[in-house]
Amino acid sequence: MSNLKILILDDEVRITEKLKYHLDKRSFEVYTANTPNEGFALLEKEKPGILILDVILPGMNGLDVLKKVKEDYPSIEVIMISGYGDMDMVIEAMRKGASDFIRKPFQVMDIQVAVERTGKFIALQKKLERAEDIGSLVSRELEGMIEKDFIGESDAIKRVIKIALKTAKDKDVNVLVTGENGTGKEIISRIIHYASPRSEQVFAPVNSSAIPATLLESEFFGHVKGAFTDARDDKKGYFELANNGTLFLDEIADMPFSLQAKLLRAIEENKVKRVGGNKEMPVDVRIISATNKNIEQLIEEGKFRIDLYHRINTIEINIPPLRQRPEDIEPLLNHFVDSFARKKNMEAPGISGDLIKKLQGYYFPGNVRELRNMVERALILLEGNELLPGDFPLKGDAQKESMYFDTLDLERNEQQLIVEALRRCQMNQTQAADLLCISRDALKRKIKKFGIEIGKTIV
Ligand SMILES: Nc1ncnc2c1ncn2[C@@H]1O[C@H](COP(=O)(O)OP(=O)(O)OP(=O)(O)O)[C@@H](O)[C@H]1O
Repeated sequence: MSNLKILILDDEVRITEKLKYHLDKRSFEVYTANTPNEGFALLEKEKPGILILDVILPGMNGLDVLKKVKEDYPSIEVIMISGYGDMDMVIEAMRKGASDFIRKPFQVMDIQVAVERTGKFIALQKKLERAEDIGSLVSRELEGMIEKDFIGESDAIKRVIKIALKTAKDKDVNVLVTGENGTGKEIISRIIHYASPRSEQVFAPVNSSAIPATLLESEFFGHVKGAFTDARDDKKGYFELANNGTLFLDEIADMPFSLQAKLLRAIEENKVKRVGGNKEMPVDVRIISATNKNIEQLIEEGKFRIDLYHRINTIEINIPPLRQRPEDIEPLLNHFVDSFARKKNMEAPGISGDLIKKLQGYYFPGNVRELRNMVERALILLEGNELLPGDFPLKGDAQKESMYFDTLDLERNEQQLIVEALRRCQMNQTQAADLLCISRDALKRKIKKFGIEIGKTIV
């Protein structure tokens, strides 16, 4: 606690000298003043950490000095010295922000204890401030990283990042990420985890469709030795392994119905029971689930439990397919070209404008993953120093029409057709209505019904 600056302001020279003598010996840097004016001059010049202030001073009441000090130098801690029995004054001083008080007559040890206590408090405050600074630096850096890694300039992607970062802050809220294959559901889930207070703990990705049905329960909840033939030892399940962290349930819609009830119970009660065991283990995990399926339809078909759905989708984040955000193609293309070129130790080739146009008109059934794979292939085969449309052969009919349907869901396809028609007509609604063989009013109604945004982008 050495090097802490202390100013003693008391009209009695005898007291200021005695205290200075005592505190100097303890390696504090001590200044003394016997009038408020002297005191203010030293406050301004030395900016001490602690002011020891007598309540009775010539020319200005100690309480008024305290008030002014707290206004002008709020970080200075003030220890008041008061006359015996002056309780009202003590209360008033504490209200005005004094951190401690000592009654006259006092021993120098009383002052020393008060100074040390206040010094510890100042050190703690500094530590907290530093931690806050570091925390905000980390989050700023993290946001920068996220924008670098999760590429996209469309309003839709900016919105996804914004919701993900907001959601991350609440460490317990369960999130459902929806979107077609390859849209980046897993990356956004990792972003939520690493931007959350759970970031120091595990992010445990689990794809239940990859686990044999007979093992599902023991994989999720663990088992005790002897619970079944192969259970030779006690084993922790995913919930216990992800304790304090995040459990990422990929392809949640494929979870067998029988396991859904057990999963629901674990999420609701924050407890799991190992297979064959009878002890309930408390667990603290955030669940992030992902699906490319329409869960509401599965609920109607009796394949997914509605109560589980409500548990897992406190926040739902939908990542739109790449074809609905053509303005993300160019930044993604640049990103993948740069990163693969770096990996392959080659100079990044140029990208022709025609190639960008070609890709912006493509349906991208495999979304961003497909684009990434295309870039990798093109860079391996590249001979010149510019990527051209011919370096990116597109899949069959999709190349000609840039549309095909992977579902026979009439509404989804209707919406898709409208988006496609608008895109082909550069958002001109009259032309798009002609193309769709409907009236302009009918098109307007449908745009409203599906919530299609018309502007520079469609999301
Ligand atoms: N916005 C993006 N910026 C950069 N890379 C992306 C983006 N979106 C997706 N990717 C890349 O695309 C690939 C697929 O992403 P990811 O695995 O997160 O998708 P997914 O939606 O979880 O896919 P699936 O449903 O098939 O599991 C990854 O290599 C990822 O790095």
